[in-house]
Amino acid sequence: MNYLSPSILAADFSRLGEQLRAIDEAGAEYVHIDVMDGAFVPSISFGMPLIQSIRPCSGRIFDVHLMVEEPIRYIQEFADCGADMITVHAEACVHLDRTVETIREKGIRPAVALNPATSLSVLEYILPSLDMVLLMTVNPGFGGQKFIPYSFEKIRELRHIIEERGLNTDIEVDGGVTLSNVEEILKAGANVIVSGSAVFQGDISENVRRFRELMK
Ligand SMILES: O=C(CO)[C@@H](O)[C@H](O)COP(=O)(O)O
Repeated sequence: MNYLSPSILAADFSRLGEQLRAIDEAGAEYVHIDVMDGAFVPSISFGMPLIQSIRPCSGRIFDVHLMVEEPIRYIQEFADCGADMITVHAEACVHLDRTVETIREKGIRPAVALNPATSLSVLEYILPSLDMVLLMTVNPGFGGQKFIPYSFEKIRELRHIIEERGLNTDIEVDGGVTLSNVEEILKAGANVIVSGSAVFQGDISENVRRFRELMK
């Protein structure tokens, strides 16, 4: 099953409630929420108060991506404000296993993200504990960047590892995903698609409809 997770980083924050309803009505299954701390990544985005305030605007799955150093410090707070899934970066956690277990204990689906240049080998022992792996296909920190082409090989390799080990882990791809490359990304083995600019620029409902058509 394929899922679309529009990244609200590219939304118009002055009309966030309205835009959330538009992606919801057009059928996007998830809402991708990028939390940036200005330390793990250069930029600062938003945090718990925003998530809490938009929670009543959407019944969709809140897919919270923490681009934050040592996110274990904040898992309880993100659980309290309505996250359904929490993704942490392997590169940002000293104790990755403990962080993943803490997310699971709160009844939230855990995922681990890897930056483009991080090897899949860091997943070797943690993979069976995860619901999803997020492969960054741009360097994290900003929307509107170009998809890094070597990521196709990385997606294929991860899908191969997951199948070989008899697991059922979702592969989410994040960064530079457009209507022009989404089919190739799915073909490589991804099944959760994050897209910011290509959803929120222009006609949001039409963009979601076109993504979903290509993702059937
Ligand atoms: O996490 C990030 C950026 O760090 C992404 O979620 C972007 O927000 C995706 O935006 P587009 O590349 O689709 O514009």
